[in-house]
Amino acid sequence: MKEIVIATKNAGKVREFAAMFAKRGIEVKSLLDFPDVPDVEETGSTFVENAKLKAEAVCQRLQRPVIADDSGLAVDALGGRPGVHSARYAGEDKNDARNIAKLLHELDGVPMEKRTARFHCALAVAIPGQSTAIVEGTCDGYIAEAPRGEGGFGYDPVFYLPERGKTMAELTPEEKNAISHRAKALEKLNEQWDEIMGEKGRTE
Ligand SMILES: O=c1[nH]c(=O)c2ncn([C@@H]3O[C@H](COP(=O)(O)OP(=O)(O)OP(=O)(O)O)[C@@H](O)[C@H]3O)c2[nH]1
Ligand SMILES: [Mg+2]
Repeated sequence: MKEIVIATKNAGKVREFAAMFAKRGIEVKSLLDFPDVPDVEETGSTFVENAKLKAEAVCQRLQRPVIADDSGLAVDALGGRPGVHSARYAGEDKNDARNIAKLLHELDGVPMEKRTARFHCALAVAIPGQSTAIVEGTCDGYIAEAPRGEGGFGYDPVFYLPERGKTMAELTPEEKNAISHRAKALEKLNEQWDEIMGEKGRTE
């Protein structure tokens, strides 16, 4: 396989997938390269359901192998919110800075030891004529009291990794791509690659 489509318009995800697939010599295309593909409504109640919805709709449309990523942040003190609503937490128009401001406001006064959180990533792999495969990854951390760092995207500036003494946004792209929820899901996909991709993995 020389090329794979990631069913996303999120440029941050595209960057990370491109870096991670480059190691396999596979070029990443995204929905930014296929502007005619309509948006898929994320009506599922779990990351897995939404990843499947996105992968299957885009695979159906393009008739080629497609990976979709549904991901987000679950904060324990907020009963798992923002969860599947992470992208649009502060409103329909998707704004990382406003999402972070809302999250910090909701956690106002919550002490550090109770600010535990976890990033989730579900990847769905849809291939024409096959059943959809799912892999998942998570990454544990804490929600910092103020944003720090310029890297990554989304909530990375407030996702604090105690073992590194840094937020996810203070890591280099290589460091993030070695430990993130997305990296862990991709590691699992890598382990199952031949089984999931079958002939497609070897010949296309
Ligand atoms: O700090 C972060 N570091 C990450 O590594 C990360 N991964 C996901 N997220 C958050 O979760 C939403 C996903 O929602 P989501 O899976 O629906 O994606 P999206 O709507 O942005 O794009 P698409 O793939 O659906 O087109 C994103 O927008 C972010 O807010 C992250 N935040
Ligand atoms: Mg989305």
